[in-house]
Amino acid sequence: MPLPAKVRLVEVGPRDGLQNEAQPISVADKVRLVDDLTDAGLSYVEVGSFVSPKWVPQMAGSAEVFAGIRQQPGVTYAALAPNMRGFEDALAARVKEVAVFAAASEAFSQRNINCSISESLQRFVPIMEAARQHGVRVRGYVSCVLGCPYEGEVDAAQVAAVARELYEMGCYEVSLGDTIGTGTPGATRHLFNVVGAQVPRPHLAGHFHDTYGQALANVYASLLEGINVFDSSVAGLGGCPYAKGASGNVASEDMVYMLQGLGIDTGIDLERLIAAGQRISAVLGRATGSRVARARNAC
Ligand SMILES: CC(C)(COP(=O)([O-])OP(=O)([O-])OC[C@H]1O[C@@H](n2cnc3c(N)ncnc32)[C@H](O)[C@@H]1OP(=O)([O-])[O-])[C@@H](O)C(=O)NCCC(=O)NCCSC(=O)C[C@@](C)(O)CC(=O)[O-]
Repeated sequence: MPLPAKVRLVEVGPRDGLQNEAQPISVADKVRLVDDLTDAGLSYVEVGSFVSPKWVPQMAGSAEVFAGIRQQPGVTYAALAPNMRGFEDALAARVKEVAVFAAASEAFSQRNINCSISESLQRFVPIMEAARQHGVRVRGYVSCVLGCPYEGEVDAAQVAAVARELYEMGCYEVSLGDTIGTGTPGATRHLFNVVGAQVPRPHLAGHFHDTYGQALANVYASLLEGINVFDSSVAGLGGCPYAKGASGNVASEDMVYMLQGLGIDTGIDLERLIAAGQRISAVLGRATGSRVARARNAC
């Protein structure tokens, strides 16, 4: 397939990136990060999660973060909601878009949200119904699409079945998560071929972690399969609390650099994005995970 002229980036740094941090990060620092990202031109930012603070303590202040950000027109500010309690909390925080998250592996589903895949899908049904009533858009995630930390290999047909259920229940887009970053470009192409037969490709997105250094290659493989929405994380922040050893998402800066090199428009100002990544890396007290930012800083 020819490369797309445009790609939409879903910035997941403030949520997927920060959820794994053990050190406290203030609401002010989170707000500043979200505002920096939208100032850099990101049109979609996942701001936080309405999940149990016992399970993911770092996301406890998500309502305050939503209250503090400078919401810009044309930008989507989203949050994760695993159940009706999370959806209602999101609604109270005036969130206009939520994401529900399922997994392609039973063991990961149990560890992440304490229920089976089928129970999780049933939990999402009332969320979809309430979301329709309140005009809230719902995005879906499937985790462990190219490998599971507990079960190993995951069948693409199983990913397709879960993705299809999410799509059919009303998720306008389903993001396929390579949670532990074990996927390679051939496996990624195979995955999108199998899932693309069940869910139209314009409704699929790629979510690649860089644990094995394959993320950008997997993005490129996905582009060749007609996928043009990708999740990424500024400064390569992150990991998953329920996938030990998983490193961050592909860095947003590296994505933008590669896409610009391919002549693909993202609408993002790379220099401002690098500055946003530098600021949050300083807050966290460590070097950025973006190779592009590191190279630019060395110049
Ligand atoms: C789903 C639950 C809540 C089930 O957790 P549970 O313990 O089975 O829930 P429960 O219904 O039995 O309730 C237990 C307690 O939690 C409370 N509770 C119940 N729901 C909520 C809520 N929404 N917000 C706040 N509190 C909540 C509830 O009120 C109760 O409080 P208590 O009576 O004990 O004081 C829990 O497992 C959970 O929060 N899991 C979240 C895990 C998570 O956030 N993981 C990271 C995101 S997924 C990810 O990163 C992957 C992704 C998307 O990026 C893609 C990829 O890379 O793969």
